[in-house]
Amino acid sequence: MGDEDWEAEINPHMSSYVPIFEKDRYSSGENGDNFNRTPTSSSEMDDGPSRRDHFMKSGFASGRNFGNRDAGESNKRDNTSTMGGFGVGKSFGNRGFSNSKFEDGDSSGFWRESSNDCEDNPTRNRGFSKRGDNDLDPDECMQRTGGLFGSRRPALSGTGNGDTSQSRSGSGSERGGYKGLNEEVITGSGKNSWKSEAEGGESSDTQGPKVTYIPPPPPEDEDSIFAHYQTGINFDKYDTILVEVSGHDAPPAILTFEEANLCQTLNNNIAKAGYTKLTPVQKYSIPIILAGRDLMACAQTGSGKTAAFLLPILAHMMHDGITASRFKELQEPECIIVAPTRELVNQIYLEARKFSFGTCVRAVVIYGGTQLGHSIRQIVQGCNILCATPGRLMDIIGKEKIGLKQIKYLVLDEADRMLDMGFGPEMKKLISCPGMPSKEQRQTLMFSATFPEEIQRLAAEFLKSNYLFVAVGQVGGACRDVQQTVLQVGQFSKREKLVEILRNIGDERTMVFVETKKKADFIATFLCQEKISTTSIHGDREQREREQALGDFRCGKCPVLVATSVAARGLDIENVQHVINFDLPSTIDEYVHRIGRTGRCGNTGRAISFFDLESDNHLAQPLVKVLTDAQQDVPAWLEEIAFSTYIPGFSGSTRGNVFASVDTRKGKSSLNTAGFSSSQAPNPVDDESWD
Ligand SMILES: Nc1ncnc2c1ncn2[C@@H]1O[C@H](COP(=O)(O)OP(=O)(O)OP(=O)(O)O)[C@@H](O)[C@H]1O
Repeated sequence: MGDEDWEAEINPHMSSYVPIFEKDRYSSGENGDNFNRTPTSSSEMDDGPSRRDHFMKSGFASGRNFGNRDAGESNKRDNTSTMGGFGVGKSFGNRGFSNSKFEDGDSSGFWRESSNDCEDNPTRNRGFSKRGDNDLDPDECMQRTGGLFGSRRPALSGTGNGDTSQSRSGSGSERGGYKGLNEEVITGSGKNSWKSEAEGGESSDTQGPKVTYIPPPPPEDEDSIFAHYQTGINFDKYDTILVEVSGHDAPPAILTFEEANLCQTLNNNIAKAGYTKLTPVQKYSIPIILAGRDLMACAQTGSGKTAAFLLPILAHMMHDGITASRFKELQEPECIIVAPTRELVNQIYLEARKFSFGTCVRAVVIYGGTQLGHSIRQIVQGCNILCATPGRLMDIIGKEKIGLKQIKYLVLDEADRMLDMGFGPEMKKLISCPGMPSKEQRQTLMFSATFPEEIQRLAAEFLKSNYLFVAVGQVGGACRDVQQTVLQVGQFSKREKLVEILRNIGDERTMVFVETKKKADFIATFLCQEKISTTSIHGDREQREREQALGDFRCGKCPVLVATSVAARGLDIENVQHVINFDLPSTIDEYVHRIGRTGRCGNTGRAISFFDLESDNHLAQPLVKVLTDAQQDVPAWLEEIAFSTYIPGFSGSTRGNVFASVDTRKGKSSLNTAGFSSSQAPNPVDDESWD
């Protein structure tokens, strides 16, 4: 079914839902703030304020820590609890409003090109995607269109107005251009507008709604900070995974946390986090980082990459001392960690906060979709480790709220994503920002579960030439703790099959990945009609809604989360037992990340993928390879398709070389990540939804 068909099918269904949301959303909002008042469920609309209050008080942003919230009402797949826990996408949500407004108001053509809309245009313009309607955040759209329309943006420092929002209100070039990649909505132009927002006041020349969303504060109590889930039965099997380190003079791996010689506070925090044993990527990466070396590390999903970089960085900071303090006008963090999505940087921040508990190191998180003033206020209270999405980071740098001179560590999590066409230009700008220490003077660390060769080559620009490469198991390989099943399901049978599977699954937490934002809304609506408690997350939802959806999923209130690729990478959610690829992604790397939302940290999980003969044949070959490498059953029909759809450069071998593609410095390997080169693959950039 093509995009248009979906649209045709979605709209009539949607229309019956629109009034529920729309009436409330566009009628007078509390405080006149129609745009941030976005009830996400009918029950919320009934008792909106109180429920929102409850929601805000419940420590929503605390990641898995707030898992017990609403436990009593969880696990009921009833329609009322879920009607509208999803689906306020741009078709009838704030963005729909905004988009049309932009189209009317923008004469620059910039917005038309980029917002016309963010779902599909960049992709189609570039002609990469096999499916057009992608989940690109408008934030991201701005970034991506930077590639195409970059010349129309002023330089980074720009006019300084930089308020994200401006770029939405009109042409990026006129209104502060480069800034504003990461905001949801518009405020007025001119420096004063961001100032007033930052100061908590109202912009005098507001041309559109402001982003007023302030995420709930992180938990303060120790139990919540250190809450964790149990490692699974296969945790010890990690020890059997082959690890290869390439590059010169690699320090030896450590086998225990004690060998890392960390300070007592860190050791205490590690113990409180429930870590007793190192994972392979930690065994190798921690000593490398402690030795001051640059690192590119590739290890399977859910195997502890976050702690692998956080712990040694914190150890260094504790040892060397930190400079930033709350008393400084200009905050100069020692470490910047960038990741592609808001939810992921928030998660990394919570980990940083956990491991730095009781130390003088202060971690801060900033990301789009939240009030810029809030980000600034967090920073000025002191910032040693800054976790950020690229757009908001560049905003803040442009506003001179942080200085880069003290940066000693630059971490790119999901590094292949951070360096691809979507974010690569932003990352290049970041490393050439005034004050940013050269690569010789800073330590640069890159982590991901996938590392296509081309991206590795790009990464060299960021890393010292003697960087070390750690490959845990198969580069780009799927986690073996995930039982993978591929079913042949045509487009028109998918919904029926989905319901059948979900009914069998019961209340076990399940992520359902679809390819487009519209479809996410549609499928979530459909599942609710089927009385399956569902919520959704995608780039057209407001940040508040995204966080609520994730919260409802985490705590089990909505055991089904329909998601686009915005949720494919990095998210560490307890008890996700199933991933269903309702639509297969365009690239195999994306597939690996998606199914990695289950089977984490030695736990087992299941992934079921609907393979549509009409649209997924290009994935057959790499899919067979990923299945084979992960010792999964390969359906005969899939193997047949794989052999009949010849992709030049694919070796044909689906077994053998464990490190088929490791360190590109070793020369061209026979296979790259997942079996075909990025140049042959539809570009992952254009199929994902990121911030
Ligand atoms: N040594 C350890 N012992 C116990 N639990 C651990 C250990 N290391 C990490 N974990 C836990 O394992 C889970 C997965 O870790 P993390 O999110 O860092 O994985 P990842 O490798 O970054 O995954 P992805 O590739 O999906 O981003 C987290 O809940 C983390 O707290």
